[in-house]
Formats: sequence, C-alpha cells, structure tokens
Amino acid sequence: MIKLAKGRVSLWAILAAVGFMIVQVISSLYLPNLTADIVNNGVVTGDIDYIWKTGYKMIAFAILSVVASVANVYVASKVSQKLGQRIRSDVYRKVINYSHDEMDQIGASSLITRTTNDVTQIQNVWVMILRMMIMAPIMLVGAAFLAYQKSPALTNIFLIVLPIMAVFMGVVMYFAVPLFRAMQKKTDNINLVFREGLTGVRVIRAFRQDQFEQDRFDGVNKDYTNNAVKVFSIMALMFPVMTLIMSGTNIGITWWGGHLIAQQSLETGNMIAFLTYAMQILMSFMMLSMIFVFIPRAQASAVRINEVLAQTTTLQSSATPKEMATDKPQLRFDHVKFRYAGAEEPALTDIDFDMHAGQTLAIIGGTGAGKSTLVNLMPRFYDVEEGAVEVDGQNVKDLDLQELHRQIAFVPQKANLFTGTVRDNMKYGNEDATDDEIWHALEVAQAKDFISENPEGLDYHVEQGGGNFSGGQRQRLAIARALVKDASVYVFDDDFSALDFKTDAELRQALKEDAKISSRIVVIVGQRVSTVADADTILVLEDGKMVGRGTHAELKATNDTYQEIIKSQIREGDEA
Ligand SMILES: Nc1ncnc2c1ncn2[C@@H]1O[C@H](COP(=O)(O)OP(=O)(O)OP(=O)(O)O)[C@@H](O)[C@H]1O
Repeated sequence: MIKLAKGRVSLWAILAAVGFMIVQVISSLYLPNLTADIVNNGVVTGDIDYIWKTGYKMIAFAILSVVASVANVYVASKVSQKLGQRIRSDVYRKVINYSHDEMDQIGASSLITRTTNDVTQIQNVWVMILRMMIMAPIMLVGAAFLAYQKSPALTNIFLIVLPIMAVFMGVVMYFAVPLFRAMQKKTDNINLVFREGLTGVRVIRAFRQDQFEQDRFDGVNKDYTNNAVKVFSIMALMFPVMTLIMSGTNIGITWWGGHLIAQQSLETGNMIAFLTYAMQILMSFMMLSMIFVFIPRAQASAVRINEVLAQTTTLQSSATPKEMATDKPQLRFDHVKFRYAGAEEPALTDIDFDMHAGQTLAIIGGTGAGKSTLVNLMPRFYDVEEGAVEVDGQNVKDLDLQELHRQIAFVPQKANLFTGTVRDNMKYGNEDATDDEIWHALEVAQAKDFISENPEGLDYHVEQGGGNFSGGQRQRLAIARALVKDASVYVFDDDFSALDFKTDAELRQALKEDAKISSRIVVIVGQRVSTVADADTILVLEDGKMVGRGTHAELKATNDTYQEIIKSQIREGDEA
C-alpha cells in the first residue's frame, strides 16, 4: 500500500492531516480537564464567575476541536480521492498498452474490479489512516497519561478491561481478516459472470440457457453474499460487545470512584474527567483494532493493483526507433514462427512472403488455421518467436509502436464501434479527416447509403458497441474507419464474410479503384474463394503452416488444399 501511495500522495497533505488531527486530539483531551476544573473549583464551591470563565474556555476548545476535525476530514478525503484518481489513471494507461497475452493473463473482468472496487478499498483505508491511525495512538497515550494524573488508583481498572478487549478484538481479527481478504476475489467472480452474461445475452436467449446462466450467477452471488454475511456478522458483534465493555467500565469507575470520593481521596470533577478519559482510551483501542481489520483487505487490493502496474509490457517501442520508408509500402514475413504463451504447439510455422505497394495479399484456410494470428503479428499485437515481421522496410521490433500503428489500418474480425457520432468513429482513423474524406471512405466501404438515408448523416448517434446498427452495417463502418486512415498497409481480418456476395464484390472493386488504397498494400483474410481470387498473392494456411502461396490460377491448378476449398464451396454454390 505504501508502494501505491509513493508519488501519488503529497507529503504536505499528510503533514496537514497530521497537524489538524493533533489540534483535534489535544482539544479533545483538554476538555475533560476543564470539566474537572469547572466541577472542582466552580460547581462544588458555587463560584459562578469561575463557571462562566471556564465555560467560555470549554466552548472555545470544543469549536477548535470541531474545526480541526472538519479540516482533517477534508484533507483526508481529498488525499484519498486524488490517490484513487491517480491509481485508476495509471492502471488504465498501463492496461491499454498490454499485449493481448498480458490482457488474457489477468482477464478483463478482474481488471475492471481492480480499477474500481480495489481502488475504493484503498481510498477508504487511506481516509482511516489519515484520521483514526493518527488519532488513536495520540489519544490513547494522552488519555492514559491524563487519566493517571487524575487518579492513579482508578487506572488499575484498565488492568482488567484492556486484556478483555484485546482478547475480543484478537478473536474478531482472527475470523474477519481472512474473510475480508476473500471479498475481492469473490467480487471478481461476480463481475466475470455478469459481464459474460451481458455480452452473450443474445446467445443465452437463443440457446435457452437463461436458467443455466441465472443459476451460475446466483452461485457466485450467493458465494459473495455468504462471505459478506459472515464477515459483517462478526463485525456486528463488535458494537454491542464494545458497548457492554464500555458500560461495564463506566459502572466500575463510578462504583470505585464513588468509594474513593467517600474516602475523600478523589475529587468529584476528577472522577468525571476520568470517565471521559477512560472512554477515549477504549475508543482509541477499538479504532486501532478496526484499522488492523481493514488494512489487510486493502493490502490484498493493493497487491492486486500492484500486480497490474508491475506487469512488464513485453511489447514496447524500440528505445532507438528506426524510420519507416512510408513512401515505399512493404510488408514482409521472413520465416515467421509464433506460439501463444503457454501453448505447446506453435500457432504459425515458417510463414514467408513479401508484398509491395499496389499489391493485395489474401489469406485463406479453415477454422483455426491461424489466419487471424498471422494478421495480428503485423501491428505487433504479439511478438514472433522466430523470424521477423517487416513493415515499410523495418523489423516491427525496431519501430516506435505508435508509428507502426499509424501505418497499419487494421479491421479486426469483430467490429467495435464506440459511443458517439458516426463522424467521431470515423475520425478514430484520422483526426484531421474532412467530411468529404469520410463520405468517400463510407462510399468505398459500401456504407454511404445507409448513413446518408438518415437525416442526421455523419451526426447520427452510435450507441455503445454500435448496437443500433446491424452486424453487416457495423462491419462496413469499421472498414470505412480504417479507410479514412492514411496507412501503408490495410488489413481486413475476415470482415467480408459478414457481407453478402454482391456487397463483398462491390467493396473489393471499390478498393481496387480507390487511388489511395490501390497504391498501398491490402491484406484480406477470407473464407470464400470469391473473396480472395483476384488477390496478387494468396496464402493457403492449414494448422498454422503455409501449405500454398501463389495466384488463384496457380493454386487452383497445383494446390490440393486450395482445390479442396474450391470443391467444398462449389457444393455450396459459391463458385470462384
Ligand atoms: N489468445 C489465444 N491464446 C491461445 N491460443 C489461441 C489464441 N487465439 C487463437 N489461438 C489458437 O491459435 C490457432 C489459430 O487461431 P486463429 O484465430 O488465428 O485461427 P483463424 O484461422 O483466424 O480461425 P477462424 O477462421 O475461425 O477465425 C487456433 O488453434 C486457436 O485455438
């Protein structure tokens, strides 16, 4: 937790919180002293003047205590909120640069819990640290000292009370701390199942798995609730037991103090002050114990957040980035081998090709052949195990990642749109794009018609994830977004399969006729032979291996796998 606070919490703010707290505690400790004074020298002697004088003093100290307390709460809240904001921002910046492998290791749901719930735990504990953790020790020592001053004999009562409290708090901590620690993991589980249910809601309904999913959610929900009920039942014991101990102490002090007053070895005012000090001692003791219960939970959260922040991102820009020859677009795979983290078999072996400006590369192969994996290596979403990927004449490992991503317009298999207008989404590709350029990209992507039909045009609102568009429309918008970019390589990862045959053909024709795109490199991953047939080079993939490379005519004549694909598609009426 200290590590998390370093550089994110200002030392001045901590000093201010300590300063205000010291003022508050001193005022609170001085008040019982004044109570003793007003009783002993004012009430008992009937000196009204003295009562007024001391009363004013008491009011002044009470106000001082309140003001200091408010100031402390203000500083503590501000520090903890700022800390939370900084942690969330740092976690986001870190995660956004994670490679796909690193993202998979922690998982999206856990990352969300860590950025929200875990950060809240840290914030709460920091408020406790800046209030109770400063207040409790000062109050404990100060009140013990002053209580002893008022009556050394009565202090013996703590020899009985404090061990009872220590045992009770020890038992609470023993049972509550592990349960508190488990809360974060259980929150993760709820988020995981909830998120899966939300994103897969249509599939769940279509497969009539509503009940199964409901049961799955109820399971993790119940697990969380059981844990929370257990821990809060234990915590609920604290207040009644503490009240019992405090009331018992009160009675003990009054009974024993009464005897001492009767024996004239204690003044009435001192006994009243002693009672207040005794309560302050017990409260401080309880506050310290509470801190020790809550800190382990926050510590568990801190470990989880530090894990995210400490993750070294393998995909980093080169420290000495080389210049890309953007005027000579080139895409080269030099005997590339790639394996997913933890996988036994490589997902790609010996992939080799070299493409230049104006050429189209198509990749075809069965499900799981490695097509998406191959194109994911181009923007360096993963690093190769052997060989090299080169873009515009440079190994992607020697480049600045941002520069590389600028030169690759990538349309992933799953079209992702963001909340905002159509224009906002298009500008993701190029901030400076004019409306004319956007309309042109939409036209090439065969998306112009359904956008222009709408009176709002480019201002049409896109809902979260593009939910107000059909799958095919989303895909075309995602393609248009990539086309708005001025890149060396345009990659379409199986995006045309979501389109009907006619639109697929029209889109590819428009790409060919477009002055900008036709002077760059186009990579098309496809399932249909018709989609890949007119490419300059077609790669045929099978089990991560390149089993064919050539033009449609060459492969059709010589390549068994390609012939098989053609045959299977003729049967489906999809003649190439
Ligand atoms: N993130 C991942 N971690 C581990 N293995 C993966 C991962 N993604 C894909 N794979 C594996 O790599 C292989 C190739 O997958 P890839 O997604 O590249 O296939 P594909 O040819 O694009 O298939 P499809 O046409 O179904 O999209 C598959 O065996 C798959 O199980």
